[in-house]
Formats: sequence, structure tokens, C-alpha cells
Amino acid sequence: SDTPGTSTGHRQRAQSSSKKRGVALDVNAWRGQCRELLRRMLESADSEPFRQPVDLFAYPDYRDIIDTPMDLGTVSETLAVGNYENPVEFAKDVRLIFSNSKAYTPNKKSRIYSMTLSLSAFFETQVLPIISDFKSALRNQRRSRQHLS
Ligand SMILES: O=C(NCC1CC1)N1CCN(C(=O)c2ccco2)CC1
Repeated sequence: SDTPGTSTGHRQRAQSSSKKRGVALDVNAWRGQCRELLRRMLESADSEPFRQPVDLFAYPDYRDIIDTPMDLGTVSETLAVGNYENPVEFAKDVRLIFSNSKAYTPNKKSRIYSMTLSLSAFFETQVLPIISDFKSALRNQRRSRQHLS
């Protein structure tokens, strides 16, 4: 630990460094982080009903209730082709999977709906730091660009 009362002197801050508070504020880090989060969700048994679009022959009334179907396979594809601009858009689609399941379920004790609950609890804990780190990186980038103008 530091000797109490020692001065660290005036540390020269490297101009190019975007590191603050020990967090690398990289505005692109969110994409790999979201890919890894998806991978972990897809390896969970709880994601099985949500890996592919709903089979409308198995659930003929599905579109009577659900306007915008969504599934983890579609989210993965959208992320892979670069069609999400930020992690908030990514999270919006994943949350749509869970809200669709909640809207469609005949009752809150259904097996598939209970899988939604545990999967979404896991997702929310994991996506929160990804979104806050992205927003910090964006603030940092705008701050450093602003002084250039
Ligand atoms: O067929 C589905 N998925 C496609 C399977 C993976 C290949 N389903 C998932 C969505 N879904 C519900 O959320 C739900 C809630 C209560 C009962 O079902 C309906 C069934």
C-alpha cells in the first residue's frame, strides 16, 4: 500500500489514453461483450424455447397475440451482421423475447414462461454493466472530441 502522505507528483496523462478509473472506455467493446452474453444464454437449457422463431403451426394463434416475434437466433444474426448500433438496441430486442413470452403465456405457471423469468433475470444482471460501460465510453469520447473542436 502507499506510504501515507507521500505525494504522487503530477502524473503526465498520455493524450491518447482513454483509460479512466481503470476501465478501458472503448466505444466498440459492447459488441464482443454482447456476443459473449448471447453465447452464455444459448448454452443455458432455459433458452431452448427461445433459440429459434416460434413455430406458427404448433402455435396457430401466436400472431393473434404477438405483433413482433423475436428470438435469440435472430438477435445473434442481427448482431453478427452489424445491424445494432449500440447495446441498448440489442437489449431492446432481447427484452422483446421475454415480453412476448409474458404476453403469450396462458398462465404465469407455464413451464416456458418460468424459463423466461430465470433467463431474463440472468440477462438483466449481465447487460447492465455492458450498457453503462458503453455510455461512459461515449461520454469520454465526446468529452475528448469536444476539446478538439
Ligand atoms: O415454439 C416456441 N419456440 C420455438 C421452438 C424453439 C423452436 N415457443 C417459444 C415462445 N413461446 C412462449 O413464450 C410461450 C409462453 C407460454 C407458452 O409458450 C411459445 C413456444
